Amino acid sequence: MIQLKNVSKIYRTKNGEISAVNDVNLSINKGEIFGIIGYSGAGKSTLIRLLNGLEKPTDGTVEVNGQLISSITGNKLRVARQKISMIFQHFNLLWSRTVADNIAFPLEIAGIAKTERDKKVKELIDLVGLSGRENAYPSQLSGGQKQRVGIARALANNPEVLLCDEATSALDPETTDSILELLLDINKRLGLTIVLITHEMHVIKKICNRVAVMEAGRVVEQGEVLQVFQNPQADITKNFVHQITGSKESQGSIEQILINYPTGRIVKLTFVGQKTEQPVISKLIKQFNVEVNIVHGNISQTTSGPYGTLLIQIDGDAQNVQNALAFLETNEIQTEVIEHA
Ligand SMILES: Nc1ncnc2c1ncn2[C@@H]1O[C@H](COP(=O)(O)OP(=O)(O)OP(=O)(O)O)[C@@H](O)[C@H]1O
Repeated sequence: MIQLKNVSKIYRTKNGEISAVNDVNLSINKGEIFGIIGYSGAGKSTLIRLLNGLEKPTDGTVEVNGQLISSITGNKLRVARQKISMIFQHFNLLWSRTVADNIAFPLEIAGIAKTERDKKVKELIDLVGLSGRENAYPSQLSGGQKQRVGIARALANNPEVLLCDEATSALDPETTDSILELLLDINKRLGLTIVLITHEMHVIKKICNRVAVMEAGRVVEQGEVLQVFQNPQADITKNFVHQITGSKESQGSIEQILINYPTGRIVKLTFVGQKTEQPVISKLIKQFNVEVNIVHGNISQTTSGPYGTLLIQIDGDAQNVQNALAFLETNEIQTEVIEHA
């Protein structure tokens, strides 16, 4: 559905050249939810603007929905862009128009007749859960409701692709989750391809199938969300994964345990999918006659299944501890023995 080939974008400013996007290659499938994560300045916004033709690449090609967005201009680009919608961090609603009139706006521009427009607006209001608020003005809505209007408006022209630019960054955690669930629901019901940019791993974890990690204009890592969680390669990806697992916060507890319990081994177990449901710890204690202290534990749900980490201390006879570690390895649970720093 979306192909980026060797895409670079250089901004030429008074103070010199800024390489915002550097040799990016991405392939996004029809119907998937693809996340692009990076810190501020990584080049995410530039990348998303390249996807809807608001920016042209300095090098490379951008293809969306069968159209070479990076080359087409004028009316051809305008028509192509009707199938590529966008929602924004600050909603970008028209403050003097009601909810219904905001949603009707793109339909008016597309020249849709009033009766058909009203029917479509009603459908969209139902879809995003805003029935009863048709005549409210944006200033009378909560942040989550405003984003629901943004989503309904973005869906008015039956797009093939929805681009989400930090769409939940201005919302509290609960509202964020309700908007993410709405996006997931829309993706399933309409088969819409969704590309979102964010600096929060929670957003990626909650709804994305695949993720690309951006740093200084480059994609430094990409893959299935669960795989990236289980085995992050780049340092920046490890930092993002820590946002979810909280394992950074547990560093103090590890140090403390290493001091308090100088014997045995501290082990970090990473479970993915079905493996999170196995009674591994009880097997460990029963079969190997070792003591197990739980230092820190965490399980997260992703669209592809659960993902969890557990930090434990295994103590006992040296051979038994060794056998227990070997057992964990054969269980296909990722095992990392944590040594003294
Ligand atoms: N129109 C522009 N002209 C000049 N430089 C720009 C322009 N837009 C972005 N940049 C620069 O390109 C780099 C990437 O910016 P971009 O906004 O794409 O990153 P980002 O990851 O979206 O960060 P943020 O979340 O802060 O917007 C930054 O150094 C930024 O200053």
